[in-house]
Amino acid sequence: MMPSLHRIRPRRSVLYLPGSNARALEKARTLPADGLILDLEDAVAPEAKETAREMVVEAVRSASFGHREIVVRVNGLDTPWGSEDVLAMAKSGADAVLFPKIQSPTDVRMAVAALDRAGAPASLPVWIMAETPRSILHIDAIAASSHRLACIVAGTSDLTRELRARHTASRDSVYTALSLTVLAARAHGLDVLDGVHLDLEDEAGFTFTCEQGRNMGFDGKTLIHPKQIDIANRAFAPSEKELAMARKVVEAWQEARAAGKGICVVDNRLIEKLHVEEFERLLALDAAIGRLGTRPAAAA
Ligand SMILES: CC(C)(COP(=O)(O)OP(=O)(O)OC[C@H]1O[C@@H](n2cnc3c(N)ncnc32)[C@H](O)[C@@H]1OP(=O)(O)O)[C@@H](O)C(=O)NCCC(=O)NCCSC(=O)C[C@H](O)C(=O)O
Ligand SMILES: [Mg+2]
Repeated sequence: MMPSLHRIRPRRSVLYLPGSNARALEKARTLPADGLILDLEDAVAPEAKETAREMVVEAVRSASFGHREIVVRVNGLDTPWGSEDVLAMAKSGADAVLFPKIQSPTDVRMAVAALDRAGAPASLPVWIMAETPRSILHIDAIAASSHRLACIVAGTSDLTRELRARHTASRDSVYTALSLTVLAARAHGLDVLDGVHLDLEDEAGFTFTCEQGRNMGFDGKTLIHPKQIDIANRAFAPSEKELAMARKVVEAWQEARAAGKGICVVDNRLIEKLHVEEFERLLALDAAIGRLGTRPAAAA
């Protein structure tokens, strides 16, 4: 399913921060991330849940995060905090609400119903975490379950734990699950973000997983530290080489169509309409990144 080009929103880098961390909430306003996930779930200790909720509502209401997309991850509706979180976030002005540990289409419908009961605008997008074995086994039905769904976020930490698998450099233990998640997202016109890389000192490994995620089709990566933003911004943006080819292809295609042809050849490569559409998407993504003003130096 091809997204409409005018709807493209860069989500190369989406940074988690604990909702209870005042310094991180402040710092995030200055970082070149495309999006921020203000977390009320796993990054917040049980005794700090209420305070974190208040801090996040205040931060979101301040509307001081500029171009960054603001997503709040609430606690699960089966926890003591989930319903209050939804109530607090429904009218906060957040760009989306992220529900963790979604396991079935029913879970999605319950999340949407909770937002509706809380008086959230009908247009408020819902994001979900795919991070349990059941969520992966039901991911196609989950992705199809509500028109409010906008984005699926892979939760590779929870998934690895639940599988009793190991974190490996090649991510072979979660590769199938990640592929299924991308397939389901694309089948239903949703965006999809890759999971986090936990080793903050492993720049080479992080760069590898960004490239791997980009090659698989992810729109971007979820991050846990500001030092990961630039690498993700570069990996998930179209490269200069791709952009140069895209410009050539679009021009050659216009000439081919004017001559009544349905195919053309650019740099020894056969080009059909389907290729043109993907190159047009890359150009539109690059233009959207340009408007944000966060093009990484090497790709400028
Ligand atoms: C991992 C951290 C706890 C490290 O924090 P810290 O020790 O403060 O790091 P630094 O001293 O290196 O920080 C340098 C400056 O950057 C700011 N900072 C650090 N992290 C963030 C952040 N995430 N957002 C914004 N700003 C950040 C520090 O304040 C320093 O600023 P300055 O004062 O100017 O020097 C920390 O990085 C952290 O808490 N990370 C996020 C953890 C988190 O949210 N985890 C939950 C999400 S991951 C998950 O749950 C995945 C999923 O569900 C799954 O199952 O896979
Ligand atoms: Mg998780």
